[in-house]
Amino acid sequence: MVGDAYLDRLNDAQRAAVTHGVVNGVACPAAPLLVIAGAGSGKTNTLAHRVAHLIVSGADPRRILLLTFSRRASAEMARRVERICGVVLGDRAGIMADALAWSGTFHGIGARIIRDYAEQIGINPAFSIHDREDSADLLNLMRHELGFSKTQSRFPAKGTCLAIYSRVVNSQLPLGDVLMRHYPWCAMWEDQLKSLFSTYVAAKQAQNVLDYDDLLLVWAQMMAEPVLAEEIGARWDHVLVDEYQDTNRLQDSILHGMKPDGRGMTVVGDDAQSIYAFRAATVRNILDFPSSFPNPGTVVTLERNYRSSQPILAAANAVIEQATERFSKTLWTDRLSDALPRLVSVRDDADQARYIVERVLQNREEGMALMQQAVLFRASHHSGSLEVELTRCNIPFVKFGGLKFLDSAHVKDVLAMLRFAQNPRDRVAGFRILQLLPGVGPNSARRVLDTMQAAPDPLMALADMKAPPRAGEGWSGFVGTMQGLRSRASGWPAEIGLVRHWYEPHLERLHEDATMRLADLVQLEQIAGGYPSREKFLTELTLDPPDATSDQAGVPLLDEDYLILSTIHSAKGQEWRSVFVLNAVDGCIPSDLGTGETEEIDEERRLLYVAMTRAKDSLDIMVPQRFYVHGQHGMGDRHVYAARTRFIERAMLPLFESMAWPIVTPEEEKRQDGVRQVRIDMGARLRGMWG
Ligand SMILES: Nc1ncnc2c1ncn2[C@@H]1O[C@H](COP(=O)(O)OP(=O)(O)OP(=O)(O)O)[C@@H](O)[C@H]1O
Repeated sequence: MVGDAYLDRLNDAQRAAVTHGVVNGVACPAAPLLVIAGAGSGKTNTLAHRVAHLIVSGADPRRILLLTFSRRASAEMARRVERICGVVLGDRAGIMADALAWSGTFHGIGARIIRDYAEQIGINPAFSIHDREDSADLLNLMRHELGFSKTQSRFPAKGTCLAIYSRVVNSQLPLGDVLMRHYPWCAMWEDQLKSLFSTYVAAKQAQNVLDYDDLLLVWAQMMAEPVLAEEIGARWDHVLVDEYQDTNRLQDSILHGMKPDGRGMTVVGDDAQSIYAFRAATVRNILDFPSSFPNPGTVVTLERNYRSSQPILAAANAVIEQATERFSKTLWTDRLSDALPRLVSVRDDADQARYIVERVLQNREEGMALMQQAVLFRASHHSGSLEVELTRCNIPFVKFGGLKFLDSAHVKDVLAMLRFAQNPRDRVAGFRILQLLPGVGPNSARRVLDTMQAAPDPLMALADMKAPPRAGEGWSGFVGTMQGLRSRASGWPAEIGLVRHWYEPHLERLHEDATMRLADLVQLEQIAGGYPSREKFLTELTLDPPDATSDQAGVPLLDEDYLILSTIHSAKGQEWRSVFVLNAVDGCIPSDLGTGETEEIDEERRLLYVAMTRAKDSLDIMVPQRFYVHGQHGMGDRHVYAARTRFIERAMLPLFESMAWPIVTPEEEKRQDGVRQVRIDMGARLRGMWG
């Protein structure tokens, strides 16, 4: 057709997906279409072309519903659609793209629909929407009101209650099932949780608020009503869904409710990249899509990868091939290269960080900007050592997914305690610490600090001081710890353990995700061990903090160059020339949490796959021989000897260049041998001192 030259830029499979349902240049709502788009196969590009092509072929943009995973993705899609339409429509493209008014996330669109139909469904259209934090606070209030916070054994914290509630809503499973499968340690509270949730729902209704999950739940409930479902479904001729592999049951029921026969529906996704099960997403949605309508859907598979070099792709393919259930597709590329992905064995976390710094700088020397390189990890706290090493070497970085390690509140708290012990006149540190204590507010804190300030020996004054009026039992623990730090009896780095011990109950009280944060503190202790003294540790970190304006830590100015640090989850949809994957060992990938059922293991495998497929030219998978774990199951903190992740099996090793780092030169080896040959009978020497 004249004017659709943009189609020439697509490969055959992409073009088939883009033109599906367009007959003789006219767009019609056609049979449901599933586009299985492998990593780097141009999924975003294809979806944007499809929307543009539908518009150019006469579809009314106001009657297109485009559902994306994030607001950013939706804006990006609109921009691309306008650009592609521009080729054909010229100036009119802007008007058409603007008319694409129903483009957004499921939650965003849900809110609009609910407002439109509010009166009909007995909701006050002036409802307000609670974000996760508001919801957790409200749940907490209900939890207190019902007296659950005072129970003998610990009732789940507000964050856990919200997670359970959300999982029940999104997975559409009974509470008992969700508890048994995902929160077995809360199963004993089933009855109380049920009444908590029903009180919570009543409170939301009384206050005229909807929470995040309600936006989907109410929409889904509306779609269960055939008359409403038909009316709402009829508002759109085309419904397109991106990242379909990360949708949950509720979202799926909304789609099926609106388009029971699937006509006009397009979903795009990659089952191999489904990594959001913890938010109740289910890979079954995509696996079952073609057979979920009265007439089977059309499936188009995009298998040509434009991103990664052939050796990187071969390794990633090998990893995903072991998945138990998936649409069969094998990605290919014509981007030939001799560089195999590296499997780098290092001694520990510290060497892992040093290796990455060395390699990142080397890449930069060779012309690869920092921004074209990324370090990916399973959990936010895995990058602790690396962040310190990067800071030491003046390499700017931006971290996505989780706060920067040294900027997070709990790490700051522990550092503030150490600093306060180090310099009891440091009011900033003191103010922060004192207010952590229950019953100590800004006024009492100020009085304590004033008294300390006036005394010749402030810590002594603290020990002698009467506890502030409302300070509870936390006071004596605090004073005791400060005295312990003052006496320096335990020595460095044990002192930081002392602080952690004191801080742990506060951490649990203050933060719902205490376990994750505790892991950060253990990490901090590890880092501290690398410094000879408390003073040195604090000075180095203070003089050269990772980010001077930590509170506003955001993306630096665009003209600055910086390295990307990201959790694998936050790396979704992105690509870099060089990618490093941290801690590719059992216990990290798969994480401890994920070592259970096959489904969970498969999800962890897909995470590694997502990480690997972000790389264009260079991929380094790091395998530390030992790493530090925070004690679970009463085993205490310990170094564990790590095994290479089970997802890279022995048979796959030829796909990698295996190397050990640091590379020991023959001279060094000789020197080390020399050191090893010195033999001292220390026992005899010590005995000899007295005999
Ligand atoms: N037909 C094409 N010709 C050349 N390059 C293409 C084509 N289609 C896509 N690309 C390029 O391939 C790369 C990957 O595209 P895109 O980011 O859309 O992939 P994706 O399928 O969304 O990836 P993932 O699912 O792994 O995040 C981009 O750099 C894009 O410009």
